[in-house]
Amino acid sequence: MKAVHFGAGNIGRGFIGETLAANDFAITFVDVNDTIINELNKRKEYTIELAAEEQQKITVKNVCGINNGQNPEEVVTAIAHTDLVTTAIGPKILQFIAPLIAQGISARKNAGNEEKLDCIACENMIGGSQLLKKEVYQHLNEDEKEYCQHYIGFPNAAVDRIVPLQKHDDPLLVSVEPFKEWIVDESQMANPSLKLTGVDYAPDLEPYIERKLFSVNTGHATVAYTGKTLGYTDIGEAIKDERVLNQLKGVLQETGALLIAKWHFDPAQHAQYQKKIIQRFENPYISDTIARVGRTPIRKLGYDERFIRPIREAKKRGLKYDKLLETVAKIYQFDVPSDDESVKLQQLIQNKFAEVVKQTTSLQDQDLIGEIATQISAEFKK
Ligand SMILES: NC(=O)C1=CN([C@@H]2O[C@H](COP(=O)(O)OP(=O)(O)OC[C@H]3O[C@@H](n4cnc5c(N)ncnc54)[C@H](O)[C@@H]3O)[C@@H](O)[C@H]2O)C=CC1
Ligand SMILES: O=P(O)(O)OC[C@H]1O[C@](O)(CO)[C@@H](O)[C@@H]1O
Repeated sequence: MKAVHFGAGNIGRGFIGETLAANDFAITFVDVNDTIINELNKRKEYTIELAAEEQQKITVKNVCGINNGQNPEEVVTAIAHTDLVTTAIGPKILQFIAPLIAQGISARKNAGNEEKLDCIACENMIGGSQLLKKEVYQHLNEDEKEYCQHYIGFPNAAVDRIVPLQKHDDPLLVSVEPFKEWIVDESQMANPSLKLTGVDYAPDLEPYIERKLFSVNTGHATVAYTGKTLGYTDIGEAIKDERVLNQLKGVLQETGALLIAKWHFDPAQHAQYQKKIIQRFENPYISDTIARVGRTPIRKLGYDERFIRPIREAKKRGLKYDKLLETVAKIYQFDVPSDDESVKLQQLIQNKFAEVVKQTTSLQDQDLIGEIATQISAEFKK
């Protein structure tokens, strides 16, 4: 079996690669990072290290790489003959790889390849693969779209494993937390007969992606933004501060109430799920930065993202969202010069708060915009 995976970064090598290799796939990583691609081609394998007391090592074999900036035609050929396409590249990058995936699909069609193929976007977002589909379809003609309807699937997925920035002499080595969870929406698959060990398949992904995004990602971001306003740079240090931990627990209380009301998760099981998440954030074997976890703050303020969506949904249901609001206000203070979105946000926030909130969140609800703006004022007075 063959897989083409876009994004040989932290989660790409540290989770997707591990799972595909464990299922006997030969993996072609596609990336613009020349160092990583050259090393993959030279060594044909790399090591994953578990961030835990025993530091277990896993070797991922049978891998190679293509630099899509230099050899796009090789990517097209690889897609023409692959059994699976996956991505872990960042939500905003999907639009840039879509033309290549479209050309690969076109090549499959021209070669008369009628093997069904799924393209799975493993990004931290709701509807990632369906967004990829929309982007890919913009580069297909009507015949190719028709071909896609029959043979190509874009099943949404939720991917959960904390893989921080890596600092090793070996550019391929990746240190990951032991926990991992990958769930794919089975109803959207073109080839449901291709099931991977280590991946769960759900008839409807929405409860699971919301549970993951509003717990792990909302929670982690809360630690980052709260920690940042208190002067921390490291997640592990920040979470030791009671003020950060209490803010995290408060936020998880609110998203938990929403998830239980909306999806009927068992309250006791959800409490255990949250407890485990807090322990994962506290993992002493992981060194993770606030800059990474809080990265691209404007994206994280998005309408369907980890804060605004649960706030909207909680408001609609008459549930509490005060702690979420407090954290959102802290996002507007996230000042990290190496992060372009943070720099832009710091420029924007010089304007009227309500205008900036509207622009960054795409909210139309004037009451909610007002509530966030008021909270930002309070936060800036602290
Ligand atoms: N790191 C983590 O713990 C997790 C990350 N994710 C998601 O996975 C995605 C990737 O995140 P990370 O692996 O952390 O980021 P990363 O920055 O380590 O990896 C992204 C990779 O994409 C490559 N890339 C960027 N633009 C490209 C282009 N135009 N063509 C080809 N390659 C390109 C980069 O060179 C890099 O190697 C994000 O959507 C993130 O939300 C999901 C779950 C966990
Ligand atoms: O990748 P994003 O969306 O910027 O968010 C970073 C998130 O990714 C993770 O590393 C894994 O979901 C979280 O720890 C963190 O919240």
